Parts: sequence; structure tokens; C-alpha cells
Amino acid sequence: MVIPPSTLPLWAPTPSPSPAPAGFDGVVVEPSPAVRAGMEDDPGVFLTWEDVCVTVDGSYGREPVSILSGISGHAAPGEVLAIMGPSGCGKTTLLDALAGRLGPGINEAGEILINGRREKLAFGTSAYVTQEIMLMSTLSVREAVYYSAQLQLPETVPAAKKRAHAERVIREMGLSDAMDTRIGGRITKGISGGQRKRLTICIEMLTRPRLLFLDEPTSGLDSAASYHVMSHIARIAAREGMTVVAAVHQPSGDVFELFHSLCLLAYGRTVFFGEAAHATEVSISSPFFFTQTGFPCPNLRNPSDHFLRTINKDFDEVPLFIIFISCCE
Ligand SMILES: Nc1ncnc2c1ncn2[C@@H]1O[C@H](COP(=O)(O)OP(=O)(O)OP(=O)(O)O)[C@@H](O)[C@H]1O
Repeated sequence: MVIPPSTLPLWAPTPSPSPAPAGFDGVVVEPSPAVRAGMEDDPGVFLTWEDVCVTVDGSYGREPVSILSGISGHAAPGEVLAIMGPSGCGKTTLLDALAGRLGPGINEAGEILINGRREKLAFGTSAYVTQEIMLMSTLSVREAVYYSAQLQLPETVPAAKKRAHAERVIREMGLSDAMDTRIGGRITKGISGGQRKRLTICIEMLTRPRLLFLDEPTSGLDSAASYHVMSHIARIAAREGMTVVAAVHQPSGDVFELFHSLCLLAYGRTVFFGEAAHATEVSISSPFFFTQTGFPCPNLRNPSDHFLRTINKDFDEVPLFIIFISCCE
């Protein structure tokens, strides 16, 4: 298919659900039969959003500035949805809108539904790991997680069980060796930046929330740690029917394979929403998105590198006018 160079088609039809892809190293990221059975009692959190627009009040009496425009999508229990796109495209803003955390001066329109209803998330249902990490610098890793477990887990859980659970979560995040290291801060050196990130995820996952928002969970982590952390999260999501929505900058190919769905944004608009596997298919006869639109992902190139290079026009010498074709369905 030949398309004009100035045309970057946006929005792909949302494909109907199909079997979830298997991750690397045999990490099967599909809800287990036990989860499926359990879902009859607790269906988990189906999050859907339609035509979400976010604007910020203009300063000095200027017109409001649009940050997100006409964003639609969904996230299902047991699955990981990745929100990707160039820096400043609106990933954090979309996460904040979905989590109901937009700050003052930021206006939102559109529909966000929890299990088909317009309702607020019940306390304890969701957790949000932000980009900024706030931890007590004087505590050790073990103390930080243990105190959080004491505070967050129900009073009916005995202290010994809370401690055992805290230690298991620390091990799951690959922090065993740093268990008794002080967190540290700007003045006193402690655990590394990547370990701080993993510790924050640990603390948020203690209560096994039904809906987990992650803003850049792999930033500051090397590729092995990124894969370890994301595969662990995908496994827990699959095992326990947790819904995961993660803004991710530039995942490795292995990490990308763990995502069920992909929401690709550029300049506050949707480029692609659908199954992650459908964005990367390279066969020339493929009906899938980047191939169909004339931008197939070359063999051996990391899909996320390809997407970002294709849609990031911030550094083009000759501005490329992007025509936003919103042809949902
Ligand atoms: N409160 C605000 N006031 C003004 N502009 C804002 C505000 N919040 C966000 N923006 C702008 O909205 C755009 C999207 O910001 P956002 O943080 O959502 O992007 P992002 O994709 O998460 O970026 P990054 O990957 O660099 O973290 C940016 O241009 C940002 O400057």
C-alpha cells in the first residue's frame, strides 16, 4: 500500500479478543483457569474509556491547551496494557485521567467506566506507581516494605504473616541482596535508582490491587531487571486477574512481548490501540497496522524503537504534517 509521506494514519480498529501472547522464557501471560473460575465471583476491573479529552487552563488568560484529544480504549483483568509514545505525548496525563488523579487546573471530558459503570474506584482497589519515588531515606528495604505491610494489610492478618508476605514480595522483585541496605537519599548513599524503583513497585503491590497503574516502571532499570520486573507483574496479573495499565518509554523486545495490548500516542492523539501483536506483524500480506499503513517493523528491529522513530517528529528538520485520521471501527 502506498501512502503519502506526509500521512501518518492514526487509530486502528480494536481487534476482537484473541489468545494472549506467551511471554519470553515460557512466561505465559494468560489468565489461569483458577483466575477464570474466580472471575465469576470477582470479575476484576474492566476499565474502558471513550473520547477522553484533557485540557489545561491557559496561563495569563490564554485559551486552554489541549493535552489529550479523543482517546478511547480498554484494559481487562489479567492483562497488561502498555501506553507508549514519545516524551511529552501525554502518557502520564492519560494514566492520571484513568486513575482519577488529574490535578487542579486540568479539565477532563469523555467517559471512563469501571466495569461498565460510571463510578469511583473503591478504596484499596487500585494502586499507582508514580515516576517520582518517595521513600523514607533512613529505613532499610526490609523495614520500608514491612512497615507498609503493617499499615496496608488488614488488621486480621497476623504480624508474622505480614512479615512473611513482605519478605516474599521483596524477593519477587529481586531485592533479596538489598534487604538490609538503607534506602538513602540525596545526601546519604543507599540503594541504587533501579532498586528504588523496584522497591516502590513492591510497596504498591503488597495489597495485590485489582487495578495497577505504573508510570515508567522500567526507567532506570537495565534490560534484565526490566524484563524481570515486567514479567513478574504480568505473571501476577495473569494469576490473580489484576488489570495493569503501564506507561512505558522504550521497552526491549522481550518486555514488549509481555504486553497484551498497546496504546500508542503521539501529540495527545491515538496512533494505535489494539493487541500489541497486531502492531508488530511484519508479513507483507498482513492486515496488521504498521505493515498495512506502509511502515512495517523491519526484521530484527525492536518494535518500540520502530514505533517511536516512526511517530516522533520532534526532531525532523522539515516538519511533517501529521494527518490524524480517526476512523475508529
Ligand atoms: N499541568 C500542566 N500544565 C501545563 N502543561 C502540562 C501539564 N501537565 C502536562 N502538561 C503538558 O502535557 C504534555 C503531556 O505531558 P505528560 O507528562 O503526560 O507526557 P508524557 O508522555 O508522560 O511525557 P514523558 O514520557 O516525558 O514523561 C506535555 O507537553 C506537558 O508539558
